[in-house]
Amino acid sequence: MCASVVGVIRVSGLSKRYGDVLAVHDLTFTVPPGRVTGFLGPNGAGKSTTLRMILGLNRPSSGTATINGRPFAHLRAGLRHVGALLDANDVHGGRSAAAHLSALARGNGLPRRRVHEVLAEVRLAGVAGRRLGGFSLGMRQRLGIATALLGDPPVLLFDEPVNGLDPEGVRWVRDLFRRLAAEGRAVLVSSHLMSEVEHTADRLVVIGRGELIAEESVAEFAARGSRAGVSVRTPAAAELAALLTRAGAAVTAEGVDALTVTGLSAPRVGELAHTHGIVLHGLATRTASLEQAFMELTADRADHRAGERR
Ligand SMILES: Nc1ncnc2c1ncn2[C@@H]1O[C@H](COP(=O)(O)OP(=O)(O)OP(=O)(O)O)[C@@H](O)[C@H]1O
Repeated sequence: MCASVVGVIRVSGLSKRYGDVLAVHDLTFTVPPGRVTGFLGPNGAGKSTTLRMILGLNRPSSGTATINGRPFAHLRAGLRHVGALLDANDVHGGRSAAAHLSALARGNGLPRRRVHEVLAEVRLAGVAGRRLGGFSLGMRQRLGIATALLGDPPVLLFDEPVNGLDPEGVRWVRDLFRRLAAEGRAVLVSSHLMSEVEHTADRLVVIGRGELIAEESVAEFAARGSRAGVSVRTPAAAELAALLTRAGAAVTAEGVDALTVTGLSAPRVGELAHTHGIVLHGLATRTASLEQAFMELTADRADHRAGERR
């Protein structure tokens, strides 16, 4: 694989309407080179529709999506410019893995050696001659990733790539995405689960009901959660709660001997307790989990009735 490649995706004012359903609404974001960008949203948020528009498979109702400055339709030998895993099951079951990749390599003017290279990369070299009909979902995901890598492209899109992978496979795919980004590629990984991208992504694009909710670093996103604060454990919980409230903090009792405090730092809580002779059994800064922040921000935009009118 080439050592340094630079890719970028720009989505600008992108919208898609299916009859009465506004699947994607005025979406603008960038997928920069050298980073793994997590593309998150609840089911039905519009992630797949957006990816399909970036790849020229769906025509936008308005707005644009470009890959290194050009719409997908203007790129020749597409696999050299962008690689994508959309639906791992979208393969001909009667073909072998090698035959499937060879046909794509021929169609895109790619050297045949790439077939062997990508099969080795995704650890499917040992089953290259086996029919895809007998592949597990995890093996199909690996093949889909091999397909995306075939043209050694600077831009990569993966839709729910960890589906069907075992824990070792999940670790492998995370390392792979990081390496691909470190080579300068723009890597976009979509999921409806924060846990699937939080260990891989450097930055997040979060959508709900087709609209942008956030585009920022993982750390910035985590800071939005309301559960950030200080956890304190003490046998004098009521006394400390009154003291901290007087000092301007918001305090919530968590059982008989624990409090959650916002508005004061952990060192300040410790100092105040010490000054007033209150014994502490525990004191810790708590950051909001990414999952928590994600749930809070998308709660009112989750579409549990996919396909309903908006
Ligand atoms: N071809 C289509 N015709 C009509 N409505 C569609 C079509 N494709 C998608 N939609 C609707 O557009 C909305 C967004 O769907 P999309 O599949 O892009 O969401 P998603 O975020 O990828 O969801 P999931 O995580 O469930 O795959 C949904 O309400 C869906 O029902």
